Amino acid sequence: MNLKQVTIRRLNMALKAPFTTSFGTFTDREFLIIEVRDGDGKVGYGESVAFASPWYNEETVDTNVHMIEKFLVPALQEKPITHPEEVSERFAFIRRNNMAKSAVEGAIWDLYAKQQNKPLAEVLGGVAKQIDVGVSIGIKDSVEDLIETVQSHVDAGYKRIKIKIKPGWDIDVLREVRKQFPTIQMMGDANSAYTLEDLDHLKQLDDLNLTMVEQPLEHDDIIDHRLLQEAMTTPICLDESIHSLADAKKAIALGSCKIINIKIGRVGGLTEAKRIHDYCKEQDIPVWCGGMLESGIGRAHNIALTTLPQFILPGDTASSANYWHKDIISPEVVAENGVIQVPTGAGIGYDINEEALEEFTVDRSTIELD
Ligand SMILES: O=C(O)CCC(=O)C1=CC=C[C@@H](O)[C@@H]1C(=O)O
Ligand SMILES: [Mg+2]
Repeated sequence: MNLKQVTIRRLNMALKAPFTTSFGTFTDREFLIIEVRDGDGKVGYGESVAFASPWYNEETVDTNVHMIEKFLVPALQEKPITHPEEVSERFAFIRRNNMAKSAVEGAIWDLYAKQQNKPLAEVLGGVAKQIDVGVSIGIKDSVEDLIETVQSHVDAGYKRIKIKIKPGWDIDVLREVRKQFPTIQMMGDANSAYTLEDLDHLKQLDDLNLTMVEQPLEHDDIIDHRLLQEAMTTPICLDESIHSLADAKKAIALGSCKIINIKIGRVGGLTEAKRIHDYCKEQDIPVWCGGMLESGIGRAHNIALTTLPQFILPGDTASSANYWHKDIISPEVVAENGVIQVPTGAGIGYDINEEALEEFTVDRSTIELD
């Protein structure tokens, strides 16, 4: 692939609206964009979804910079990369640090697709020409505020509404939303806010006709989720617990979930995400693509992955304008009536808005590969 240079950009983008989960509230997003250049000047782009603090997993923007500079780029320099599928194997000696790995690997996948002059979706084996998407709504200050937000997204045609829940903001709130919107595809995401002691409380979700409840229990649990799934009819979807194909196999074998949320960064990159997808297809487990408040570059990678056939449930990849005053890609991601047309251009299929990328870049470093 004639890789010549890696650039690490640290960006900060203000969110249009605060986003609150059971962990806390975000008003802006700090993240990394990785650029990988080849000898012909082609550039592949990847995005790390790590947050500034280690609340979602053990990684942060700062740990990512350290891992990329000190371990991942040197690993690329050991011997030439001829295909992006080699990258996850090259990084396998490093434990976890999946978001750092994913950002570099994703840039190499994008570059490879551009070298082949094919869409990233095509080189990944994708089949869909358009994808259905939903939207994720953070915890709001009042039920009225939530209902108003749900109404706006339903009016926009999003195919599924994901509502953040936590103790004290769950059953009654979801019951009110269900009363106002009896037919919408609706789910709750708990981000590990509950324990098995809440089992009887959580069983009340079964009356609300949810498509799933996402990650109700501990972030690294598979055993207790099995006990909870046995007690509930609502399908459990695992997010934070699934870091690899091995985790997915354990969760499916134990019956700990009936749905898996695949996030490229959480599992270490597109190659592992494909492996999980393929296994879930064999096991008849529906998957969807979760979001991590990405910029347009991460969003573009999510769109390409979502074209694979087992992505049968709407994911979190809503329009750029749902998050950002201005995105760093052109055109921006637009979901028309909850549907995104998969780009047909080479690689991620979106151009970079260079002016916006510069505007939001707060730091950068470049490493020559030879
Ligand atoms: O990008 C999106 O719109 C999804 C945002 C979202 O729901 C999440 C982002 C990051 C961590 C979590 O709070 C949550 C999730 O678990 O999916
Ligand atoms: Mg989640």
